[in-house]
Amino acid sequence: MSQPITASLKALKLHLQQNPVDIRQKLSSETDRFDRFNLCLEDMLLDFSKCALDEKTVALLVELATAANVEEKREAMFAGERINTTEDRPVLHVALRAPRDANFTADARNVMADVHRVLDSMRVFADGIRQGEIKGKTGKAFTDVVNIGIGGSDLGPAMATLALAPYHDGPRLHYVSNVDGAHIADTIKALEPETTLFIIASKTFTTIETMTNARTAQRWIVEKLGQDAVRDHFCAVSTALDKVSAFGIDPSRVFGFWDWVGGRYSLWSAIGLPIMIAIGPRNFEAFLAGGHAMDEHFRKAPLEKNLPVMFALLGIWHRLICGYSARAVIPYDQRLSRLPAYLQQLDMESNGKSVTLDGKDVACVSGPLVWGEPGTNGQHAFFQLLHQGTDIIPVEFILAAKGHEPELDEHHNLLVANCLAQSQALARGRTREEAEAQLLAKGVKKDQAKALAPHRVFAGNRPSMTLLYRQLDPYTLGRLIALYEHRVFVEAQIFGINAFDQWGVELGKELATDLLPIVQGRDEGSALDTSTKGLVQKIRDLAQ
Ligand SMILES: O=P(O)(O)OC[C@H]1O[C@](O)(CO)[C@@H](O)[C@@H]1O
Repeated sequence: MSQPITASLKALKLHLQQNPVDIRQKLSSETDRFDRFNLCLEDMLLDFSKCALDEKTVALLVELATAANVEEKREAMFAGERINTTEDRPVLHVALRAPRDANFTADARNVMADVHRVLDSMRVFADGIRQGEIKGKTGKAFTDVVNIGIGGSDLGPAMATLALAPYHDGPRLHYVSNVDGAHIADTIKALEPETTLFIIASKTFTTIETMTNARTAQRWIVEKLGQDAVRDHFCAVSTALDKVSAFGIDPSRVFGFWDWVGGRYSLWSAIGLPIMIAIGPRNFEAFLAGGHAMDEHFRKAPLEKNLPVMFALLGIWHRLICGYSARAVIPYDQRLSRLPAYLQQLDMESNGKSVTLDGKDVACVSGPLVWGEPGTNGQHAFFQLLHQGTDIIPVEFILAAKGHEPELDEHHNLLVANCLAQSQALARGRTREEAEAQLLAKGVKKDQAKALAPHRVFAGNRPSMTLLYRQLDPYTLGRLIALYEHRVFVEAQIFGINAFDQWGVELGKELATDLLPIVQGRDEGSALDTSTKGLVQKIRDLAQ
């Protein structure tokens, strides 16, 4: 870790020690606190007034970003430098959502013509499917589209398709990812082969889950409609065009993308084809425009007014200075129910590392545990721990001011009231005196109230942020996703790690390949460790 970063972190820790902030007390004494601790971009607002910090904290955090050369690193990414050093690749997912006349270069070549050539071909294909001009082998329009992919070839499209349900006006979308046969079996059971199109989405076109599911889908179509139906009922999204061709997919139905697009950053590329089929090209373009708007803001806004930078610095404050090991993402929006899962890959596959860019052990902890579920459901599941548990877990609430069902406004009012109440309860808590007084006011006897009070105390002083916007439309979803992408990038610069490789997924894959013949009974596996050997034997016994 560089000396400036070390010094900056030290100053932040000292500031925390010397100036501990009591959120509860600040919220009641500082009536202008909301105005002082929020950031806006258009209708999007990040309220961080319920975090335990003051203006000096913010100033020191901005100094940390400067010490970490965040602006220079950001420019290197946008300039197409090979910042993914272990794979020797540029990182240019920002180009995927840029306008046709933009200039992003990879290997000294402007990539925008390629990007928009693919986008144009996606648009023609999606319109053909949506308007019933592109049909199945028996001449029927497609009513169902099944995306087969995993990780970044699934989580992003699946999350965005659900998030933008109010904008669906095309075929029904289904997502199959797990190699567990249940996933594809339960999906195709409800479908008609004649009206089903499969998208095989895989950057590498080698991922065992995706290829296994793809072959099963292919068998299903061939059995029902004949070998020559594959051409009509399959298309592919990949960078590995040779492997796609070997699988038997017609080249005219292959949508490519490039090595400078990381899997978990790829939903803006042809990996987003299922989203475009579901919501139409115009809405998909609005989604891209939202991402681009956030890119422009990230690129131009001064650090202290920069939403992704400040969002990252607050994450660093909680992770490196306050010492919180996890963060909870709680969208108060049922249609964002897959957002936490998507962010788990985006954040934890990017920053879950312990080696720095120059190959040394990290000098600090790195990416936090990211988890979450939508509110209000979380309140009936794990909020107990958030309020009264022994661990403090910063919460990121995500909330739209407007829902999509005006006739159900009362529902939305309840959603909003609960979201605000939870962040208020986390901050304010309830003292023992308040707990006892409340019990007495309910007629509980004094000695019983004294005995019960400790159980009803809320420590409070638990930090949360609230990300607010007008309504979850394609443009806003684009801004939201790009905001989180850039937040991960900025945190990585401070951790000093490469956010864009994922070597940690390799060992499990290698061991699974070695174990497969043993599980299949083709190899005794004499060299297995005692645990795996015992489990393999028990599985054989139970499966008899
Ligand atoms: O799109 P592919 O190449 O099938 O990879 C799927 C996923 O597997 C990983 O390589 C490892 O989880 C992810 O980074 C990627 O999104």
